[in-house]
Amino acid sequence: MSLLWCDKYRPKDFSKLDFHKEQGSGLKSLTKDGDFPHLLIYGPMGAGKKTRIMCLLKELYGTGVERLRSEVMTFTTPSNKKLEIGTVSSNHHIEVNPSDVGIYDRVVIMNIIKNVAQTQQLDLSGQKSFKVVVLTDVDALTKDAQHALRRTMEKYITNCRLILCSTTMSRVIPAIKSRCLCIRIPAPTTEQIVQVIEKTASLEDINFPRNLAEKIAVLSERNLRRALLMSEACKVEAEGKLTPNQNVAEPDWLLMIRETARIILNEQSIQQLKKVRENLYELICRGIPPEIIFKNLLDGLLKQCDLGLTAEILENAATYEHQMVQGNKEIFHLEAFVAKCMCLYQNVLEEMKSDF
Ligand SMILES: Nc1ncnc2c1ncn2[C@@H]1O[C@H](COP(=O)(O)OP(=O)(O)OP(=O)(O)O)[C@@H](O)[C@H]1O
Repeated sequence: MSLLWCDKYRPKDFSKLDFHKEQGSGLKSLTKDGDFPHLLIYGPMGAGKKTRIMCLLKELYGTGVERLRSEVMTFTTPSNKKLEIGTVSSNHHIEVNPSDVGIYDRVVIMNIIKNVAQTQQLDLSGQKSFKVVVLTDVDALTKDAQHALRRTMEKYITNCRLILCSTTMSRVIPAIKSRCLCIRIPAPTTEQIVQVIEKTASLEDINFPRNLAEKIAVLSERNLRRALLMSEACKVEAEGKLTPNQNVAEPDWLLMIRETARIILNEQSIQQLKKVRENLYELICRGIPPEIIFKNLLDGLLKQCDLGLTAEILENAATYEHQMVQGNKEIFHLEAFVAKCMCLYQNVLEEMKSDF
């Protein structure tokens, strides 16, 4: 099976990182001290958090962490409900996304950490005495699960360390932040993305025009994974003959968000609101993070709205996005924002009509 570029060329140790090298050596030095702390690694999507976590694990345990197996684990909730969750693990670590089981995330956290902490490392020569639990999407955990996580991380600190991965810090409770060493991984600059695309292309023995790489770097919004996926898609589309002015296909979810913005401004009615709701549900079901939907919807509205409503739309976006981040049901806040924008737009249109 041939791997996608973004997986095939993922740097496997700190010396191979193409950017944030200084930060990489700082992280490496953490593994040299006897006292490895719990870590909270955060930063935008596609910035390289997972890559650095794998480099850290390799530094701690050697190549053993690359022998991965996927397993489905089963847990039972206090109300006797069976939960199944996918995990990826090696002999030294386990990675899981507890928010995959929704509101039962607390059960997964408590059981996984307990299981890991109760098993000892087999060979202690040259390796650490603790195992590592990597929890992804920590910002999506319920508050209940985060409080359980805080208690569990204190209880099992001798046998187990946590590496938490998150895109934002705002949803992580202060009690977790204060027990971890928090490390921010900034998004690569567009120039750094261009360099990675060029390097990847040369490894693939392809001549990648610089103009095209620059265009992709801008369209990717500094998300390196997205940039590499777009570059590979361009190569497939061009059948090997890439040109500087080649069209870069945008993902269909992005086109759908733009279309949703158009629907909002086209007509303001209950029917249109229903259509928008269908689109929003579809985007959420496809796994597009609500923050990304919000950002791109706002972008689409600002670009397409010609009635001088920028300040009002921005003010409301800030309010509803804040509420969305604090709350649980994202769809409510997205819809409330859409309804508010429709009202604003309709009011201005009516004012204009009455002026005539
Ligand atoms: N220093 C680097 N040099 C070259 N490529 C890199 C580097 N860091 C990351 N990448 C590439 O960028 C892509 C995204 O990295 P990674 O999966 O680590 O990001 P992430 O921040 O964990 O993303 P997400 O939050 O979306 O899961 C990977 O495909 C990886 O190959």
